Amino acid sequence: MPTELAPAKVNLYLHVTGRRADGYHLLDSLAVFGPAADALALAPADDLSLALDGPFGAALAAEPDNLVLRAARALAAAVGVPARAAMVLTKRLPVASGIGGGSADAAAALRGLDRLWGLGLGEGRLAEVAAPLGADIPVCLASRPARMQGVGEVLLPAPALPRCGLLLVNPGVALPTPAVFKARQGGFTPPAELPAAWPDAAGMARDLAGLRNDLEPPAITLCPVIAEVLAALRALPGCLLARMSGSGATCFGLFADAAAAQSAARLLPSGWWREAGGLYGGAA
Ligand SMILES: C[C@](O)(CO)[C@H](O)COP(=O)(O)OP(=O)(O)OC[C@H]1O[C@@H](n2ccc(N)nc2=O)[C@H](O)[C@@H]1O
Ligand SMILES: Nc1ncnc2c1ncn2[C@@H]1O[C@H](COP(=O)(O)OP(=O)(O)OP(=O)(O)O)[C@@H](O)[C@H]1O
Repeated sequence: MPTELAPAKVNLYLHVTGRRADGYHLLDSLAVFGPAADALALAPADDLSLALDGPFGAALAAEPDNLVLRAARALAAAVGVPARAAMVLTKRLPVASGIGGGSADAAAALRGLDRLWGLGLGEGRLAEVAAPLGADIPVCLASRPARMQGVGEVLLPAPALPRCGLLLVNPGVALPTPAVFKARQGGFTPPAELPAAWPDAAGMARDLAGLRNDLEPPAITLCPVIAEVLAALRALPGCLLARMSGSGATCFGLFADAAAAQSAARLLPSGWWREAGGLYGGAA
């Protein structure tokens, strides 16, 4: 069966730059992808169905409105075709964890159905269908490093990224995105100034250290174990930077390469979900 990968989105920094009249927040964020991914298999069928498996499949079994099905129905309605496909989602990313799992799955569904239904819409038109379904879906469509602005729908080129390693760690507590935005206090942070390229991971970490994730303080208030995860990451050999991704609770450590991230992963306390490797589509 043709399969689409749905890699985790990691926000290397996230500045909340303002707030729209409808309550949505304006962001400036650098999103990268990897090293963990869900997978969505798609086959022709007479109706629309979704089966779940993988370590976090059970966590979504009671979800009445999986984002994959919502994306499929939205695409079918937008182009006026019947929504028909048999899909199997292998859920390896923790749910409600700040690494855009649901958005990556929805994006994988849009890419896979564009192919299965022979629509040939491509990224631009798919992004229009995607935007109302979730702020993170447009960036997940390409799954390429990108600078996100607006409420997530404005995608600008990312600086050229060096070889580096990422270690993702989640303490097993689901954190709903709206609650974290609601708990945020204080004003806004201006957009970052980024270079055109980072020659190495250490230089990238130095620049990122001057930036922040504005959702980290409110997320720690709601879920204090995030502070323990960050402290554990910072204590690992070779960790160049540790920060929370998105609205949490997943945090990432930045390393010189995939091998350094993978060896450090073995030193973390057991019981926390972790995945280590290089950037999706990048050098290891
Ligand atoms: C924090 C990020 O993960 C950064 O990549 C995303 O902006 C969140 O993306 P997402 O999970 O796809 O978010 P959505 O499903 O669109 O929105 C969930 C809720 O988060 C809040 N929200 C989300 C995105 C945004 N730019 N401003 C917001 O205030 C809103 O309360 C919204 O109702
Ligand atoms: N395929 C899916 N995978 C995960 N969550 C889904 C899915 N479909 C629907 N949902 C719902 O969406 C909510 C948010 O899930 P998701 O895992 O995308 O959050 P997140 O990782 O915090 O995302 P983000 O980083 O975009 O804020 C879940 O609590 C769940 O109820």
